[in-house]
Amino acid sequence: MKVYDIIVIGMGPAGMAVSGMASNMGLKVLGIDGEKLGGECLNTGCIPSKSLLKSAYFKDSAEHLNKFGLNLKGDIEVVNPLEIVRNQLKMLTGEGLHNKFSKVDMILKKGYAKFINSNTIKVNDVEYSARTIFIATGTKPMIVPIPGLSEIDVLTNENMFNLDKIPNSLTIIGGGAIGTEMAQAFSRLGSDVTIVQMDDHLIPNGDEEAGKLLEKVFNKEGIKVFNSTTINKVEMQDAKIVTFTSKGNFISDEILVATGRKPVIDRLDLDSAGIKYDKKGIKVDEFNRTNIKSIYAVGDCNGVNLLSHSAMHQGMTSLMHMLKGNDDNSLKRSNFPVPWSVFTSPEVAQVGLSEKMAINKEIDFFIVKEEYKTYARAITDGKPEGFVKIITDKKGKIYGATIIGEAASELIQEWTMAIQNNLTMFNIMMMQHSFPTISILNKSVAEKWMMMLVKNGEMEF
Ligand SMILES: Cc1cc2nc3c(=O)[nH]c(=O)nc-3n(C[C@H](O)[C@H](O)[C@H](O)COP(=O)(O)OP(=O)(O)OC[C@H]3O[C@@H](n4cnc5c(N)ncnc54)[C@H](O)[C@@H]3O)c2cc1C
Ligand SMILES: NC(=O)c1ccc[n+]([C@@H]2O[C@H](COP(=O)([O-])OP(=O)(O)OC[C@H]3O[C@@H](n4cnc5c(N)ncnc54)[C@H](O)[C@@H]3O)[C@@H](O)[C@H]2O)c1
Repeated sequence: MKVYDIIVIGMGPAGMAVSGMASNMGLKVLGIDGEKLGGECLNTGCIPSKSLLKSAYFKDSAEHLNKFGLNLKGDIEVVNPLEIVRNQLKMLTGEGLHNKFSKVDMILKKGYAKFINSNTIKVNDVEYSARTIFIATGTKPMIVPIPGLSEIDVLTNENMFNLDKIPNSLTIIGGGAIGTEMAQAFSRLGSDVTIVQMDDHLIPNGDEEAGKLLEKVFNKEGIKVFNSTTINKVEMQDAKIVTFTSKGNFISDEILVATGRKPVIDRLDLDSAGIKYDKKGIKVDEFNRTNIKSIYAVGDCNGVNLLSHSAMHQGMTSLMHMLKGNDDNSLKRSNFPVPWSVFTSPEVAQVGLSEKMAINKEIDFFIVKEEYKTYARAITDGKPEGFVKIITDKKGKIYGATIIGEAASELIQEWTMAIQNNLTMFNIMMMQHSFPTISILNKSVAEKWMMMLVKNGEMEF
C-alpha cells in the first residue's frame, strides 16, 4: 500500500490550497477527485457564473451607451455567450492548471474515495494511507421537496452552463447568491426572468435595505421578483414549465433551482473512520479538525461558510495547524472575518454584522451611511445607486459593513482588514485614499462618523 504524508479528498479550492502548499513544502501528497481538478468553483460555480455575468454586463453597457453621448446603431445580437463560457473553462482547467500541481500525486476522474479506517482510504479497489487526511468534498444543490419538481428536468449550477442557448423564459426558485446573479445574467442576455423565493428580500443572508435596493434595480431591468412566496407545485404543460405559487402561476421554458446546498459526504463512508457529521456537514472544531485528530474537514463540506476564499483559507490554516502540532490560538477560524460579495450590478458585499444581527445581539451601536449618489465619480461612471453602511459606535469600533454599489466587492476588503485588526473608524478616516477611486466612499463614511460625534460634542481621540 502506498503511504503519504497527506491525502486530500476533493480538489476544489480547499483541497487545492492544502495540496498545492503542502507539496511545495516538500511533503508527499496524494490528491483525489472523482471529477475534475478545480471543484465546483472553477467548473460549475464562481468562474462560469462570473464569465456569463461579464457577457451580460457588456450587453447592458452597450445598450446604455447613450448615457455617455454615444450611439451604437442596430441591436446587439446574443450569439453564443454560453459557448464562450465553456471555451474559457477548457482553457482555465487545462495544462496550465495541472502544471501547478505537478508535485502532487493525483488521481482524477477515476473514482471516489471512501474511508477504510482513520488512516486509510480506498479508490476503486486500491488502498492508500497517510498520517493526516484532509476531506474537502464540497456541496451539491439541495433540491427542495416541492411537489412535481423531481419529475421535471430542472437547471442547477451543475447543468445550466451546458445549455445550448439562452432560454426565452426562466423561472428561478431562490433569491440568494446564485438566484440573483443568474437572474441578472440571463435577463440581460434575453431571458424573461421571474424570481420566486420564500424569504422577504433578495439575498436574505444580507442587509434588508440592500436586498430591497437590488430588487428595485432588478424591477427596472424587467426582472420580476416575488418574495415571501409559497410554491405549491411545479408541472409540465405543453412543453412549458408551470410554477404554481401563492402569488400566481408562472410559465417558463426552463426552471433554475437555487435553494441552498447540502454536503457531499455520502460516498465517503465516514462511519468507517468514526467521523461525526450531521445534515449541515462534517463536524469540526476551530481548527477545522474533526473528532478524529488526524482528519481535517475543510471548505464547504463542513458547512461553516460556503465560499471559495473561506475554503482556501481553511485549507491553509488547517495545514499550518497540522505542521505546528499544537492548538495555536492565532490559527482559530473565528479570528478571521469572512467577507462575501454578490456580483450583480450593483454588487452587494458584507463583512461582520448586519444591522439585524447587531439588533439581535443587543449591541449598543448606530449606523453611519454614505450614498453613492453624493460622489462625483459614481455619477460620472453612471453608477449612482448604492450606499456604504457601517455598524459602529462612539468609539468607532467597526462591527460590520454592508456595501451595495459599483466595486462593492473591492471596497469590502478594507473593512475586513479593519475588523480583523481592530482598526476603528478613526483609522479609516485618517488613511488617505487616492482620488477619485470609488473607495473614497469608505473614507467619506468614516468622516461622517467623526462629524456626527463632533456635532454632538462626543468626539474623543
Ligand atoms: C453558481 C455558483 C457561483 C458561486 N460563486 C462564488 C463566488 O463568486 N465567490 C465565492 O467565494 N464562492 C462562490 N461559490 C461557492 C464556491 O463554489 C464554493 O464555496 C467552493 O467551490 C467550495 O470549495 P470546496 O473546495 O470546499 O469544494 P468544491 O469546490 O465543491 O470541491 C469539492 C470537490 O470534491 C470532489 N469530491 C466529492 N466527493 C469526493 C470523493 N468521495 N472522492 C473524491 N472526490 C470527491 C468533487 O468532485 C469536487 O471536485 C459559488 C457557487 C456556485 C454554485
Ligand atoms: N458571489 C458569491 O459569493 C456566491 C455566488 C453564488 C453562490 N454562492 C454560495 O453558494 C451558496 C448557495 O447559494 P444559493 O443561492 O443556492 O442559496 P442561498 O442560501 O443564498 O439562497 C437560498 C434561496 O432559496 C430560497 N428558498 C429556499 N427554500 C425555498 C422554497 N421551498 N421555496 C422558495 N424559495 C426557497 C430562499 O428564500 C433563498 O432566497 C451560497 O450560500 C453562497 O455562499 C456564493
